[in-house]
Amino acid sequence: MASVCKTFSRGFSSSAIRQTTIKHLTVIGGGLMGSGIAQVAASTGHQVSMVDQSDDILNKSKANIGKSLQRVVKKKFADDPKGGEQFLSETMGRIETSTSAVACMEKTDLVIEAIVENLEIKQKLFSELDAAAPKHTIFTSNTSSIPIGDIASSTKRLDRFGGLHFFNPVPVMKLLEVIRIPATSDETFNKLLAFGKDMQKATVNCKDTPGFIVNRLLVPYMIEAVRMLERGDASPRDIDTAMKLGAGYPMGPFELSDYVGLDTMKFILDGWSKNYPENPLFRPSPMLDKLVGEGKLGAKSGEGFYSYKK
Ligand SMILES: CC(=O)CC(=O)SCCNC(=O)CCNC(=O)[C@H](O)C(C)(C)COP(=O)(O)OP(=O)(O)OC[C@H]1O[C@@H](n2cnc3c(N)ncnc32)[C@H](O)[C@@H]1OP(=O)(O)O
Ligand SMILES: NC(=O)C1=CN([C@@H]2O[C@H](COP(=O)(O)OP(=O)(O)OC[C@H]3O[C@@H](n4cnc5c(N)ncnc54)[C@H](O)[C@@H]3O)[C@@H](O)[C@H]2O)C=CC1
Repeated sequence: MASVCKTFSRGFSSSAIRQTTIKHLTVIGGGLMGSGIAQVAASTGHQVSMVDQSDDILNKSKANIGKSLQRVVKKKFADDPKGGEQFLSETMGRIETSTSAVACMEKTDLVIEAIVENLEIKQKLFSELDAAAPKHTIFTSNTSSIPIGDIASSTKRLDRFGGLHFFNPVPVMKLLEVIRIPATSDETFNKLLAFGKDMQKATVNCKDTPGFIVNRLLVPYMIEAVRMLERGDASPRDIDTAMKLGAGYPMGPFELSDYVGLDTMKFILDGWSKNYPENPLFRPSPMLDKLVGEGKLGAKSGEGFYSYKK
C-alpha cells in the first residue's frame, strides 16, 4: 500500500472560484460521501488529498468522481465542450490519493472525515491525526448521527474541531450543516462557514444535537416507513409512490434508504437507541437489521429494499 499522497492526473494552474484560508484539505473515506466531498472541493479550487484503506477502493472512488464530473460537465458546459474538458482535467488534477491519512497531514488546513459511522474507529483515527497534524489544522467529521463532542474528545484540539455535514449526492445537494461544540472557537467556526461558501453550499448552523437538523427529522420518517412495512400496512412501492406524488418528495423513503445505505441507517439507529432508549422514534427495526445482516445494504451492494442488479 502506498503511504504517500500521489497525484493521479496532471494539474493545471488553479482557476479557483474563491479561496479562504483553507487551501488544502484531506478527505478521509472515499465512499459515497467522501468522493462527493473531494469532487466538490476540487471543483471549487481546493487542493484535495483523498484517503481510503486500499488503492483498489481509491481507484473506484476516482472512477465515481470522473462519472459524476461528466454529469456536471454535460449540464454546465453544454455549449463549450473544450471548457468542459478543461474543467474536468483541472478538477481531477487537484485530487491526490493516499492510503495514509497521517502522511497527508503536514500540508493540510482542514480534515473532513467521512469513514464508517462508528465512534471508536473515528476516535482512533483522530487521535493519530492529532499527533501528526500542524497546530493550525482544523478537524471535522461528516458524521450523520454521532455527537461531534464524543469524536473530538479523542484529540487535544477541541477549539479547532467541528462538524461539516454534507448531503448525498454531494455535487447536487445544496445544503451544508455546520456544527460547533461548546469548545469550538469563533475563529474555527467562522472559517468553517467561509469554507462552506467556497464550496458553494448554503450553510445552516446547528448545535451538537442528535442528527443535527435534517437527520433528526428525516431518519425517524424513513424508519417509520419501514415500521409500516413491518406491520404489513402497505408495500414499499406504494409507500414510495404515495410520498412522491402526495408529499412532493423527490424519492420515497425506501428509495432514499437504499440510496443512503441501509448499513448507515442501521448505524444511526443503533447509536441513537443505545443513547436515548426512552425515545420510541429511535427503536431498532428488525427488518432493517435482517437486511443488513444479509449484506443487503441498498444501491451500493446491488440490493436493499429493491434490487439494483442488472
Ligand atoms: C444520511 C445523511 O446523513 C444525510 C443525507 O444525505 S440524507 C439524503 C439526502 N438526499 C436526498 O434526500 C436525495 C433525494 N433525491 C433527490 O434529490 C433526487 O432524486 C436526486 C438528485 C438524487 C436524483 O434526481 P433525479 O431527478 O431523480 O435523477 P437525475 O435526473 O438522474 O438527476 C437530477 C440531476 O442531478 C444530477 N445528478 C444526480 N446525481 C448526481 C451525481 N452523483 N453527480 C453529479 N450530478 C448528479 C443529474 O445529472 C441531473 O442533472 P440535470 O437536471 O441537469 O439533468
Ligand atoms: N450515506 C449517506 O447518505 C450519508 C452518510 N454520512 C456519513 O458519512 C460517513 C461515510 O458514509 P458513506 O460515505 O455513506 O460510507 P461508505 O461506506 O460509502 O464509505 C466509507 C468509506 O470509508 C472507508 N474507511 C473506513 N474506515 C476507514 C479508515 N479507518 N481510514 C480510511 N478510510 C476508511 C471505507 O473503505 C469506505 O470506502 C459516515 O459517517 C456517514 O454517517 C453523512 C451524510 C450522508
